[in-house]
Amino acid sequence: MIDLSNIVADIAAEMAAAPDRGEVASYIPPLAAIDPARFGMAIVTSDGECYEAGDAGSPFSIQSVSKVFGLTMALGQHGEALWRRIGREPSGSAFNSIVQLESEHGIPRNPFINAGAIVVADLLLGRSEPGEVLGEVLRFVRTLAGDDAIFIDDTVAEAERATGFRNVALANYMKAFGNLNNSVDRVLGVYFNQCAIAMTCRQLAQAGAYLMLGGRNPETDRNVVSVQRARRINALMMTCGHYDGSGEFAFRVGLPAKSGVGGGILAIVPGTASIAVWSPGLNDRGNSQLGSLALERLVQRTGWSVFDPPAC
Ligand SMILES: NC(=O)CC[C@H](N)C(=O)O
Repeated sequence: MIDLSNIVADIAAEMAAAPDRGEVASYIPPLAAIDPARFGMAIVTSDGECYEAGDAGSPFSIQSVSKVFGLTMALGQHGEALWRRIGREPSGSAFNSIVQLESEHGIPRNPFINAGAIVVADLLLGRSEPGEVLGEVLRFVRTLAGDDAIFIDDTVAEAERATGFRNVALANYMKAFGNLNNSVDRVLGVYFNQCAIAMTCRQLAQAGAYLMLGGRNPETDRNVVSVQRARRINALMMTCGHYDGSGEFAFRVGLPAKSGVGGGILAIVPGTASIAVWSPGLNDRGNSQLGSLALERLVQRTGWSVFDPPAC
C-alpha cells in the first residue's frame, strides 16, 4: 500500500534540504524576484483525494504549463485541422528557438514550444478580441480546477510584453510564412497573458485531472475531451513537454508532463494521479530543477512511471 501522505511529506523535506536548486528565470523580471527556496507539491488521485506539502497553496506563474490548456481548447474548436499548422514531433531545440522555422516553412514542430503555442493562440483568437479569448481561457482553467480565484498576473504579463523580443520574432517569422491569421500584436496579447496565469499546485493538479481520467473533469463530472484526445495530449506532453529536455525527463521520470519557466510542472499518471510541483530554480533546459527531482523520487517510491509494470 502506497502511503502518499508520507511520501509527499518526505519528498518536500528532501527538497527543502537540496543544495542545488537551479537558476530562477531572469529574462522575465518579476520571475527573477521569486525566492528559489520555495517548493510545493500537490497530488490529486483518481479517487478524489489531494495530498500536498510545502508551498502547495502559493500561487506561481504557470507560464508554459498553460500551453496544455490552450491546446485543449484549440483542439475543441478546430479539431484535427489544427495539425495542418503545427507539428507533433519533439524539437530537440530550446523552447524559444527559431532555427527550425526557416527550413520547415513556419510550421512549428509541436504545440508546446513557444512557436507552437503562438499558433495555438492565433487559432483561439479566430475573429474574436484578445480580451474575450483570455476571458474564455481563464474561465476554462477555473472550471477545470473548480476554483474562481485563479487569476492572470498583470505585472508578469506586462513584463513579458516588455521583454518578449524572441516571441515577437517568432510570431513575425511565422506571420511571414502565412501561419498566423491575426496581427502579431493581437496574437501575443493572448499568448503573454495566458503565460501569466497564476495558480497554486493544488489548483494546477486539480485542473490537470481530466488528463488522468480519460478526458473527464471530476469537478463537473463532464468530459472536457474524448478518451482519444486525452491520450494524445498526454503523448505530446511525454514527447515534447520539456522541450530539449523531454528525453531526459522521460528517462528519469517517465510521465507525460509539461513544464514552465515559472518552475511549475504538471505531470499525469494516467488512471491514477494528476501532480503539480513547483520550485522556481531551473536547469539548463529551462525546466524546474527540483520539480524534476521530486517527480523522479515520487515515481521511484510509487512505481508510477508509465514504463513501470502495473502494480500487482
Ligand atoms: N518555457 C516557458 O515557460 C516559456 C514561457 C514564456 N512566457 C516565454 O514565452 O518565454
